[in-house]
Amino acid sequence: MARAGVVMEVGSDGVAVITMSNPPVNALALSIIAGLKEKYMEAMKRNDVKAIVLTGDGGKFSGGLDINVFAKVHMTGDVSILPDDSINLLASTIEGPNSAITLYYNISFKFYNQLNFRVLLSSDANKPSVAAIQGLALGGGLELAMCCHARISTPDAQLGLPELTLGVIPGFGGTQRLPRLVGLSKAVEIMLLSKSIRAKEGMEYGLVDATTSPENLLIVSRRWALGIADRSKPWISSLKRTDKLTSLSEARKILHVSGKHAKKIAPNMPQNQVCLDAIEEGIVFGGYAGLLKESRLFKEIILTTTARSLVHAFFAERATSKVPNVSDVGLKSSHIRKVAVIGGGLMGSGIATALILNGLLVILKEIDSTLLQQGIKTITANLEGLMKKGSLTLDKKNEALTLLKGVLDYSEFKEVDMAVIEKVPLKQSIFNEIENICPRHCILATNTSTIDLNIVGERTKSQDRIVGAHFFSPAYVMPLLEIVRTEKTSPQVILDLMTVGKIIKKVPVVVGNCTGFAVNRTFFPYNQAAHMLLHLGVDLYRIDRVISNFGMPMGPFQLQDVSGFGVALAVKPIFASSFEGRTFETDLLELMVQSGRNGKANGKGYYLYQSGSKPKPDPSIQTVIDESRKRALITSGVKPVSVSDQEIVEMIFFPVVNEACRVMDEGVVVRASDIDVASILGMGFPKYRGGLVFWADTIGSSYIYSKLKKFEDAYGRFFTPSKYLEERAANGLPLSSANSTPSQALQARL
Ligand SMILES: C[C@H](O)CC(=O)SCCNC(=O)CCNC(=O)[C@H](O)C(C)(C)COP(=O)(O)OP(=O)(O)OC[C@H]1O[C@@H](n2cnc3c(N)ncnc32)[C@H](O)[C@@H]1OP(=O)(O)O
Repeated sequence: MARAGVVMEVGSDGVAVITMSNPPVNALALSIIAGLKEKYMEAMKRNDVKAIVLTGDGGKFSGGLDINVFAKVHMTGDVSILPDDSINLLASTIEGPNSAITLYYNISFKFYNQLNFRVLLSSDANKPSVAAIQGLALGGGLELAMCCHARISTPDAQLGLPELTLGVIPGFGGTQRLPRLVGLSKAVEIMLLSKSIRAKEGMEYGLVDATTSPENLLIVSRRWALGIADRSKPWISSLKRTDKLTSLSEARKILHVSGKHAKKIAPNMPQNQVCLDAIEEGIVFGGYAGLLKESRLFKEIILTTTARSLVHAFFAERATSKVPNVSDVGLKSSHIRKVAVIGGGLMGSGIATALILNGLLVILKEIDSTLLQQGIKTITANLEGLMKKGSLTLDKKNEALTLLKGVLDYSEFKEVDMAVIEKVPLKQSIFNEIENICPRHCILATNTSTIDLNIVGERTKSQDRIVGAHFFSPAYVMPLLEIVRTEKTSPQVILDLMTVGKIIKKVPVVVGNCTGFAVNRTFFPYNQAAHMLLHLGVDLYRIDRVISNFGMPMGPFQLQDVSGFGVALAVKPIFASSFEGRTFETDLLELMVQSGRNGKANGKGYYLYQSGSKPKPDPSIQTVIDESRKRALITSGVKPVSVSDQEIVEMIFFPVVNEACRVMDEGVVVRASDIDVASILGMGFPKYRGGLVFWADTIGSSYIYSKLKKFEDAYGRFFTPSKYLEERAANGLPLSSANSTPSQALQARL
């Protein structure tokens, strides 16, 4: 069944199998929900149906409610578009009267009238349902499964309620049924962390009743459903259960502690507390009251800026795989099996780690055995670090290491499908050396953050297969892969590198060739603006605090400490010559290094670092700052500028937005939302703000333009608004309007 829809087949055993189909993940579009209602009503009425099995087509149960519906709500502001089926379909038609009747016993009087109404409605649900789960059951998909009377699954199916990552809460009864099935603590953990678990783990917690192979899934589910119908198996309504719930006081304690923790680690995520409130309502007043509250809160939370931003980020991330003339011209990805990594330094070993972790064979090439051993040691240490964090088992680590081979010459390069050159000098000569050894189809990739790819490849005959693979450090952790193409890079090579990116679980964003490419170029004013503020007399620790409070993982000065000053010093002249007149230059970094400060690497930067404790401000830094201010001709006697926290955010981020405008204007990115994804995954821009350009559009182009003008008047050309920004401000247009606007993109999807 490939077309979207819901079908029902009634077998001679009296089991109606209802199958949802909406490729690729059987998302619950409004039409699917309507189809489910129709088939359920029919099954309930038919005399030849004794029990129901609910399943999904194409090896997947369901990826949850169709998120396009959220986007439509955001576009129109109309929450009535949302399906209101938590009670009518899930509680009444599928789960049945049992759950509603319970209310007579544990609900407060305030719901008495609604209760009678629901009991009346639920009279149709007189047959048991079993969910037959394969592949995944997420969000509304898992919620549908939880309102069935049992869940049979293949062992590796992925189960979870990731709604909070979209800025909403589970809205099909998840806040009520999950605690009743797995207990409150586990349910809170699964929901707040948006953690998906495998079905075999779900069985331990009581979420799944039995696991079986894909071949036997329908057989076992049919038998189970018939067993419930003839009462040889229990007929359990999840909403009715109380056996896994703790005492009220214990429950309140768990919810309170979880709320406090969530507020501390994610202060800008209102959905976390809202989710806990919905759970609490159900614990205090009963599951049905909880459903009502959940439904009401869902309709409120979906309209928040956080939900809008996170839904935008969801689609923006998926849009990166659609690259005109690459992904839409019928090309097929090549089979990439073996990759050569040339250079085993920090980046090379990080890239090799990412590759072997995901099953690719790696040939690590170094110039001598000492460096080679160091590279292998770093890769091993990377894997051990992951083991310590609990994200890798010993078996997986050993398995990964069997895929790694260290070499000192190019003899193995005859068979590689891709060669990645670490950020090393002499790139040109290395490309010349390997282009004749590697097979003709081999991708020649270089991990560089700034160097012009045209120059790297200019002396080779292989310019069509030269591409930039800009990884972010640590390469085996950071999720972004910036794929840099030149005008000569072939679409096949771009597609193949995108595929490798997906294999190693990165989000590949394809960008054009320019100094700094999309990410480093957009963000070069970030550090420079922080330096300008510092040289205008603003306290550096205050700047860091304000920017952290804005939602960045750390402030710009701490970030410089963590990255080390070497790269920043190396790229400084490159940016200065490429973007003449719009950089802010001081001697600060040079002075830092001269005073023995190399950043976190030697324990001394803008902060002092000691293992096991948080970075501490270093009062002795003031002499370095004073000297730098003096050299920048902002003498120490001058009164420091007075800026509000909001102005600090604006003076740091508006120049970044301004550069993003130039990046869009020059077509360095395919679409504005690619900058959103790159800023979130590459720079740690807060996802709940939707990404850099999305955030800027919530502020408005004319406001940003007017502020930059003001800053330009006061502090010079560093702040001069770009033409692109000026035009959009003049016409009252959003910055993202150059390419596909969110509404156009949505229209195309609906
Ligand atoms: C009332 C309820 O409580 C509310 C809800 O249910 S909210 C929805 C909850 N569900 C989710 O958050 C799941 C979101 N989806 C995902 O995490 C991942 O897509 C997945 C794990 C299902 C699959 O991942 P993966 O295999 O890498 O494929 P991925 O590229 O992400 O998705 C494939 C396609 O399915 C689409 N898709 C996935 N889940 C979707 C959903 N719930 N709604 C609409 N489209 C969805 C993606 O947009 C993408 O479309 P495209 O090919 O046109 O770009």
